[in-house]
Amino acid sequence: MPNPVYVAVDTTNINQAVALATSLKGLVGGVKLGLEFFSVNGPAGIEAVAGLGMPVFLDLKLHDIPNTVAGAMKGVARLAPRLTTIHASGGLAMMKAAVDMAREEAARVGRPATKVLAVTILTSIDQAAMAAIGYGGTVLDQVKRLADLAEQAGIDGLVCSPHEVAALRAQVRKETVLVVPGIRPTWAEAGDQKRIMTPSEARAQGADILVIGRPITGAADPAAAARRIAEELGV
Ligand SMILES: O=C(O)c1cc(=O)[nH]c(=O)n1[C@@H]1O[C@H](COP(=O)(O)O)[C@@H](O)[C@H]1O
Repeated sequence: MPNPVYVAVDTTNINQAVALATSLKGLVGGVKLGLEFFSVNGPAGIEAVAGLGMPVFLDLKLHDIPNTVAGAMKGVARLAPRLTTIHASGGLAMMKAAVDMAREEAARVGRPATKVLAVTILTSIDQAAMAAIGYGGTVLDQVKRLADLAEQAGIDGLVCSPHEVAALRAQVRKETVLVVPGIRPTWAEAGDQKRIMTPSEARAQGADILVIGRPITGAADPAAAARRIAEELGV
């Protein structure tokens, strides 16, 4: 089994990101770069990390009107990250616009098409936080509803917490990639994450990819932490 862990490198410092990714090569399956990194280092920063030869997940969680999201996705498609994200709550038309642009632009520039993932309900949101933003029902019901909409839009995968992954595995197409953050080994702190599980538990629930940040990046020895997780997963 290939290593399912993408390490979330959440920093604005490109030298730190490159050094960290280099030290984790072979110990994780890929590197996730997000808004924090992109807002400072932009496309050149993404190319620099991609140049290390590890799969890159560009997590921008796009959420705007369809035309604006399609415009942003055009730039993302040219960078050809392995995976990228949009928010499912942007709606069906927005998700369709994003997916169509990702495929069209990749074909136009002759690069591999990025897999577009729809984020359902963030792992930092619990039932009370969801009620406060005006969503009725349970987190699980809302995640399932957004997953259904995302599949109608033709997305390649979904991001959900480990607590919904088994239900989504039973609901969605078998090709749909299920990406799960909110992962905490027993020896790591939860921090701001609410809906969490250990790496092995999340895999057992049906997660294809595990996104893990601070348990690795915040460890005194990130390579040792990544190795420990790989050993726990048996990869
Ligand atoms: O799309 C994501 O990757 C994501 C979705 C979500 O619901 N929750 C979530 O934590 N993430 C990302 O996953 C990473 C988790 O990092 P840690 O909490 O440090 O393990 C961060 O980069 C988040 O931006």
